Amino acid sequence: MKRQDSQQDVVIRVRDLCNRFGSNRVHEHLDISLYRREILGVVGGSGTGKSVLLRSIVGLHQPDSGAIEVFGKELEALTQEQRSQVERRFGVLFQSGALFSSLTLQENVALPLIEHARLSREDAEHLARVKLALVGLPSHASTMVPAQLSGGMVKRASLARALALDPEVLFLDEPTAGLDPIGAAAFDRLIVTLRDALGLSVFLVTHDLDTLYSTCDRVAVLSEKRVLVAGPLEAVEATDDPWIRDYFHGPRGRAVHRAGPATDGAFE
Ligand SMILES: Nc1ncnc2c1ncn2[C@@H]1O[C@H](COP(=O)(O)OP(=O)(O)OP(=O)(O)O)[C@@H](O)[C@H]1O
Repeated sequence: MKRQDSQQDVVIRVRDLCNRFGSNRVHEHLDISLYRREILGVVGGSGTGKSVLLRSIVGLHQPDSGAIEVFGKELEALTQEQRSQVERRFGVLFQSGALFSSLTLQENVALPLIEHARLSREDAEHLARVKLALVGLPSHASTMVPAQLSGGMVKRASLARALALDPEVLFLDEPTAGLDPIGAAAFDRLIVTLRDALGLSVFLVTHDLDTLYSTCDRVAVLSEKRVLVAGPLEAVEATDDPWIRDYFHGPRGRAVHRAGPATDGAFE
């Protein structure tokens, strides 16, 4: 994807972020930016603080220090009401999916619409069915509860809920974890399609090399408590660092290279 690194194109700018839990220093002087309409893959070894970074940006974790600028506004300078307005422009898909197990898919997706957009239940559920179709779920799934569905369908439903309020930025925490390779490839394609169709900017935390190669415009590698390198995949792959070498050029990395780009396949 072609883009200019101008101030205007930056939707999220994190500067000098520090996070620690007791003596565990997770981030020290971490910098990262997300550009408009890009899919940014955030990778790093287990415990390098990918989820804490995501949670810091979406307002679920209060950083120890540093600046987080969203849509040109410094979060710390905003009132609670202004912050809520900014957060309404985010959609978040957590690893667990976090759907209510006793509610149908359309009731799950309708919840944020009733709560935040103040729609009637009937209108909210109608719009929820549109969102469920948008993520590729068949219409009969709308009235099912999560336990009646496959893992891939539950992921899609969780994505529909993240998209309920028409966000501009989508945060995905390991979206393909637990999916079989065909389901994961289909989900990867869905993310790219939605970015293209809805003009989303996507912050994608993943361990999945296939996802990186098939979806991401840029990749940021977290290591040594900061972003070690961020850029197009070819530039990141070529970085001289032991973790990057093992990750991109180890057996799994080589397998992805051999396989080439993901091909089409039915989901689930
Ligand atoms: N609420 C918390 N209290 C104490 N420590 C925490 C808390 N949340 C995260 N941590 C610690 O912060 C570090 C980073 O955690 P985080 O979940 O962000 O890592 P991660 O890179 O997402 O890991 P993984 O790839 O395994 O999901 C870990 O050492 C973790 O134990």
